[in-house]
Formats: sequence, C-alpha cells, structure tokens
Amino acid sequence: FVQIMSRKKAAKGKGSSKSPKASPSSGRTGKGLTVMLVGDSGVGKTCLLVRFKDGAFLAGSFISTVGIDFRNKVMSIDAVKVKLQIWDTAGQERFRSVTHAYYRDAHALLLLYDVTNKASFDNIRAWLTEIHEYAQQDVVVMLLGNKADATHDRAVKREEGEKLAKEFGVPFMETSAKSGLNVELAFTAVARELKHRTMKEPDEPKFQLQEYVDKEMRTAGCCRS
Ligand SMILES: Nc1nc2c(ncn2[C@@H]2O[C@H](COP(=O)(O)OP(=O)(O)OP(=O)(O)O)[C@@H](O)[C@H]2O)c(=O)[nH]1
Repeated sequence: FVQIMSRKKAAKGKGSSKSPKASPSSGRTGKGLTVMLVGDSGVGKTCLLVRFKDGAFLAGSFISTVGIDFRNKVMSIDAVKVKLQIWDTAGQERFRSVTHAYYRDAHALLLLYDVTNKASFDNIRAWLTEIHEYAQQDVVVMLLGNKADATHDRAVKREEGEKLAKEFGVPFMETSAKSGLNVELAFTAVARELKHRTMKEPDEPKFQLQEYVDKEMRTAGCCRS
C-alpha cells in the first residue's frame, strides 16, 4: 500500500513529506500523532490539508487522490511541540481497501462532507459505520462540513450537520479550504485532544473538544480563518 502515491502530488508538484514513513502497522508506535482525512471523493480533503500545511488553496481542476498521501506538520500546543502526521485518503470507492488498512493506526479522523453536495452528507452515516468497523475504539472523530464559503450552492444547512454530529456524539464545525474558515481550528482541536490524552495530569479535567471549538469560534466571531 505504501508504494501508492498521490497522483495529485505528482501533478501539482507540491512539496510533501518524503516517502511515507508510516505503514498500516507503524502509526501507533511511530513518532507523532496520526490524523486521517476521510469522506467522499471531491469533498475537499486534499484542499483542507494543503490549506493547513501551506496556507494556500488549490483552485482549478480537481485531481482525485490515488491511494493515500502523507504530510507532516509540527504544531505548538501550550508551548509543547506536537507532531502531526496527516494522511490524506482517496475518497473514491475503488481505493476503499487501501483506506481500511490505515484506519487502525489513526489517532484522529477528520470526516468531511461537502455542504454543496447532499449525497456526501447522506454518506456520512456509512462512513461512521466504516470507522466503527475499522478504527480504534478510542479514535477521536470530528465531523467537518467543508466548502462553507459556497453560500449560493449550499445544499446542507449547518443545523443538519450539527444534528447529525449530536446524534453520533462527535464534535462538528463547518470549514472552508477556500477561505480558510476554521481550518487551523479543526487541526488544533484534535491535536489538543490527543495531547491531553497523552500528557494528562492525574487531577486534570477531561478536555472537552466541542466546548473548546465552540469557545474558539465565539471568540473569533463569524469569520475565523
Ligand atoms: N468552494 C470551495 N471549493 C473547494 C473547497 N475545498 C475543495 N474545493 C474544491 O473541490 C474540489 C475537490 O477538492 P479535493 O480537495 O481535491 O477533494 P478530495 O476530497 O481530496 O477528493 P478525493 O481525492 O477524490 O478523495 C476541487 O475542485 C477544489 O478546488 C472549499 O472549501 N470551497
């Protein structure tokens, strides 16, 4: 599997992490925390990652990811350096078996749908079933409604995303890889949760991911980027 590289990466000539160090069995023991991006093809997984990593938006023609792609990013959380290894998976059905092999090594999953594509939202239930089947029980899952900038084409209301997330007990926010809305926050929130888990003091209260996200969004007002 690890030999399968992203066609996107080759086509766009973007700098990426060197050859993938992770393998389906090394994630939990390897250095860093692994965050996997999943969701239907075209929801914006690669764009979200590129926005987070390089601060840019990949406009123009859409080149689907083939297999899986890897990028590393070091974040500073309360003065502690946290290394995230981010796995960008292919949303296309034909690569599903590749993705399945990586689930169990993921510490966190960012599950995306596209707010302009109702089918991608309807498929979230199936994605959650798949996650339940293949990922670790304690995996951190966050639901993201991406392309929030595309107001004219919106097909899924924010309230619908919130409702679904509540039903499954996962934190939720809308993002935009295009405008940058909440992109940093999505990754920071899961990194904080994972850091808390690994470095928690005995009497420290549990980190409340959704509370943190809500507070950060309130502080930033409507247009956090
Ligand atoms: N308006 C808008 N378009 C976006 C956004 N994110 C991605 N796109 C567009 O959506 C298309 C698909 O984006 P990708 O990031 O390649 O999608 P993906 O989920 O990685 O797709 P697969 O690799 O096939 O799984 C591209 O044409 C992007 O330019 C966003 O936040 N807003």
